[in-house]
Amino acid sequence: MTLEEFLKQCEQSGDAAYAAFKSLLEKLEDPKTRIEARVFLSDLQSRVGSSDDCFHKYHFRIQDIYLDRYEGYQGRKKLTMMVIPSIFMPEDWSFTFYEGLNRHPDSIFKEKTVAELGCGNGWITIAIAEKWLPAKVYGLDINPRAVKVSCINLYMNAFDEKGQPIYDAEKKTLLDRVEFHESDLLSYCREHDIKLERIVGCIPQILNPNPEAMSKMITENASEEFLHSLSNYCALQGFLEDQFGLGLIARAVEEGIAVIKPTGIMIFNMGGRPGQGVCRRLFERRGFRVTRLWQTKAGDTDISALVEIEKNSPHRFEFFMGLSGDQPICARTAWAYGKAGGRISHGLSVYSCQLRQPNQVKVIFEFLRSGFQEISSSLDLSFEDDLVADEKIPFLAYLSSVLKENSCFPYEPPAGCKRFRNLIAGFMKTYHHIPLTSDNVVVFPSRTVAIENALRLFSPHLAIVDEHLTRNLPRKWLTSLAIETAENGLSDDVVTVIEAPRQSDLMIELIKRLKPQVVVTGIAHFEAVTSSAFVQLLDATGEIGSRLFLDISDHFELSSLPGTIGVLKYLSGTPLPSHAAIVCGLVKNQVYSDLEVAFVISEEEAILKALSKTVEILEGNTSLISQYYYGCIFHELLSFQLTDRHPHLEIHHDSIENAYYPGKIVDRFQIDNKSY
Ligand SMILES: C[S@@+](CC[C@H](N)C(=O)[O-])C[C@H]1O[C@@H](n2cnc3c(N)ncnc32)[C@H](O)[C@@H]1O
Ligand code: MET
Repeated sequence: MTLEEFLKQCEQSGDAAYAAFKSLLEKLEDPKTRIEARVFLSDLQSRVGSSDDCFHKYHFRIQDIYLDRYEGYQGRKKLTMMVIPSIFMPEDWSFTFYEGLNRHPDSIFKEKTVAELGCGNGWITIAIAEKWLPAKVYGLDINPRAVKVSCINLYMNAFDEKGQPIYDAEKKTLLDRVEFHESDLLSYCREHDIKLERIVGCIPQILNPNPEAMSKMITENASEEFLHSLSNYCALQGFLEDQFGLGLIARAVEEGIAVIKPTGIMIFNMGGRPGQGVCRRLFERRGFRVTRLWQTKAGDTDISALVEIEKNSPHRFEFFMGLSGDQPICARTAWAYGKAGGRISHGLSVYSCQLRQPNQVKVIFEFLRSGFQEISSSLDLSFEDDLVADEKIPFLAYLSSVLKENSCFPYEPPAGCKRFRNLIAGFMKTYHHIPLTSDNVVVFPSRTVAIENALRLFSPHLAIVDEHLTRNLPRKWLTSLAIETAENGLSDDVVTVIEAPRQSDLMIELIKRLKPQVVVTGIAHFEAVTSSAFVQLLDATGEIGSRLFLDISDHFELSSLPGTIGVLKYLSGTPLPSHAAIVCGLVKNQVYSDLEVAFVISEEEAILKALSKTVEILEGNTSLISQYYYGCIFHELLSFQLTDRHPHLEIHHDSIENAYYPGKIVDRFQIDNKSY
């Protein structure tokens, strides 16, 4: 076909021009006809130029896009790109987006596997390949014509005007680095099991004012008008963010979470119409950290859909009068102002985001996808405090994996979840060097319940309980005056409790005088670091054949660098005598100040068995969710503990404050990760 014949066909209609270029693409794809076809394109460009006239007359335009205007420019000065009316014509949105990509502080695409969502005529995909030499860039678009035009643009830039290949610094051509595919967001990558390191996109953010339009089949034979509308409008996506027009981006982000590698980065160009906070929140509530790379203002498309949203909700969008205005006006006002000939604009920002705990967030979303989508609208993985995030996200991931595998919670023995008891034993072994197994541990809903059960188990005629621990015991145990007659034999269910101060010398004096059958006490702070108070209590109770329950809750830290507790230090070298048991209530998590679980440790099998019987008979099992919560904290602490690097885990007091909660583990994990 001659140039004139070609132009004649293009002149007929947009569809005819598309058909002409499609045949030309076939020639470009065939190495035998490629040179001739590429030269033909050059001739076409010089014959008709890039003017608006050409676009209107011949339904295409070939124009140069200058790359040397952008931050950190290197490599080719310009790319040559064609466009047809049924696809997106690069404008402010594209240029802001590309500028944003260039503003990223690192060379983020080098050797990476990248996807561009909504590649349009492909210029950004090609520019990424040209400037950063990625391993591969997939340019994806739902509009079949956009994909074909992108392919033509790929050949146009991979070969020079004479049809000769253009090699980059690594002796590769653009053909080696770029692929274009028809794809609804990331469906192509999902179907081909492609794992991405970068996902970038500038995709529509306004609901199509005509919802039926979006239910049409998307084929290359659809009307030009419909195909072009795919650049500016989207349909409802079933996400919370639909109410701001951001449903398509929300879906892109969630699809991205599934296919992105753990350290991957996503970059989106976002119209600031819903307000900065709403835009950021879309990412943050899905577990991302967000940085704004670049911001400009842009003019607008038909915003009537946003006016409709304002009608039905208290939300107000953010527009400006003119390009330089800074006083926001709502969509309704902007629409009216625009109709009356005024120019309106809105902010346009490029956001870069990265998952904070990628593997865990991926597990959470994988679970939600398996039939729990409705939960995702209330999902909030945004945390101001990193320590809270470091604790809650692993828990949600664990819960997700449990719920995904089991339709109901499993039955666990009354002594507590086996895994949880193993983790407690593991923590005691690793962090406090106390050789325990899960069989040494019985779990209770709280330390109060643990203490009450212990007292019920032994039904002592007289027990001495430290005054901090008596608060929740049955009143009648505290008010009975039966001490004198204790030896005369009272009915079995009466327990007499004497309150004692939490100070070992006073406690020991009372033990010696009153000879209780059971002693329950904590350790005063000033006595906690050494083991001498504990040893004296052991001796005093041992001598009179009394049981000792020692509560260490106030000193027990859920930390990667726990402070020294004298009792635990003692137990690392000496077995716990059979008349003694350790009680520990766990409350020091970051998130739920009232979520308690407790455990009792003993070396005596009979006591452990009897205690778990009391759970069965008296108080009921400990909620599995609470055990899972603390189980996760122990698991994290155990997973990231670096025993070989920190053989002496006992730390000096001045560092306790800085090393308090599990958040610290993550820092250490990251440091460690780098050296693997
Ligand atoms: C504003 S254009 C951006 C084009 C190009 N990146 C640029 O900046 O010039 C948005 C593109 O997203 C595409 N798009 C819309 N919905 C899509 C979807 N669900 N999946 C993939 N692409 C989509 C449109 O066809 C359009 O080409
Ligand atoms: N012009 C469209 C808008 O204002 C955007 C095109 S790029 C997604 O939403």
